[in-house]
Amino acid sequence: MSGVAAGLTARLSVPGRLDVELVAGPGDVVAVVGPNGAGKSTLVHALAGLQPAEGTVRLAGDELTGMPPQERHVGVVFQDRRLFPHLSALENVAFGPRARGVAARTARGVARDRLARLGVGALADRRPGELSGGQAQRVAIARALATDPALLLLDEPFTGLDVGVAAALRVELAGHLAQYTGVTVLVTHDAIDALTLATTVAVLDGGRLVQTGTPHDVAARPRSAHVARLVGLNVIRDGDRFRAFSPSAVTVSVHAPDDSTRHRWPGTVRGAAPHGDAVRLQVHGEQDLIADVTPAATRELGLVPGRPVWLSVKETAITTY
Ligand SMILES: Nc1ncnc2c1ncn2[C@@H]1O[C@H](COP(=O)(O)OP(=O)(O)OP(=O)(O)O)[C@@H](O)[C@H]1O
Repeated sequence: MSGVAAGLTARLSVPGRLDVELVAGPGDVVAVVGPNGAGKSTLVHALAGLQPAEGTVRLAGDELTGMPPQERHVGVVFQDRRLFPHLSALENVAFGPRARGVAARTARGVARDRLARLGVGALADRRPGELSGGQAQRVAIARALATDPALLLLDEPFTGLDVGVAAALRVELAGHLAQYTGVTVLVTHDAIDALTLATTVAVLDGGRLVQTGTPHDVAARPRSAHVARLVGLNVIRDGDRFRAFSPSAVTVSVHAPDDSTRHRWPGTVRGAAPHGDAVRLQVHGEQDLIADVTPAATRELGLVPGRPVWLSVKETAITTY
C-alpha cells in the first residue's frame, strides 16, 4: 500500500485483551467499533503509550515502540476530556506545544488558532470549570491538535454531550478531519460517526479485528450482529449535510414510484443476504444503498443481482445531520 510509511502500522498485543494489526494511511479516519469490553479503549491507550503492550507501532516513519507517551507525536481526546482544571482554555491548548519546546508566544498563537478553528476562540480565558460539556470537548480537541500530531486518537469524543451539541461538534470535526493529513483513530458507539466521519471501519471483538472495510462495505456486509445493528443505516451526503435512514424504511419496486412525497433512486441489485427475518439488499446506483425486504418480496420482485430496481423512502423516515 502506498503512503503507509507516512501513516500508521501497528501490531499490538496485550495478553488476554488485545491482539491486532492496524494499518492506515495519511488522512485516513479509522472508526473502531465493537461491543463493550472488545478492547477499543485498550487499543487507544496502547497506541498512546498509556497501556503497556507488546508489538510495534510505526507512525510517520518513526518507531514509537517503547517511547513514552509525551514523546509520541500523538494527540489524544478522551470521553472525560481530562483538561487541566487550574489552567485556562488557552493555557490548556498551549501546554502541548510548550512541553515540546515551542516558545510561549508562539504556543499561545497556535492555541488561539486551534481554539478559533474549533469555534471556541472567545472562551480562551475560561477555566474548564466554566465551560459546558460541549465547549470543554472542543477545547480538548483543540488541545489534541495543537502539536500537529501525526496520529489523532479520539476515544468516544461525543459521549455525554447533548444530542444537538454532539451533532454540531461532529460537523466541525468532520470539516477538520477532511483537512487533517495525519491518521485518526476514532472509537465510537455511534453508527453516524462510523458512517460519516470514517474512511475505514475496523470492528473489534474479543480483542481482535474481525472486520475492516469502507463504511459502506461494512454496513452492506456486516460480519457480526453487533455491527449489523450498529451500522445498518443508509447515509447520503447532501452538500455539507448527511441524511440517514434505516434499510427497513426503504421500499423496493421494479417501476419508478409516482409518489411525490418520497425520495427515489434508481439502481441495480448487487447482492442479497439473509439479515434476521429479512433479506438485506445491496443496491448500486448513483447512491449505494441497502434495503431490508421480506423473503416473499425478494421472490415476487425477482430481486437477484443485476435486477434494475427503484428504491424510495419517505421524507419523515430520514434524519438530517
Ligand atoms: N486495567 C485493566 N486491567 C485488566 N483488564 C482490563 C483493564 N481494563 C480493561 N480490561 C479488560 O480488557 C478488555 C478490553 O477492555 P476495553 O476497556 O479495552 O474494552 P472497550 O472495547 O473499550 O469497552 P467499552 O466499550 O465498554 O468501553 C475487557 O475484557 C476488560 O475487562
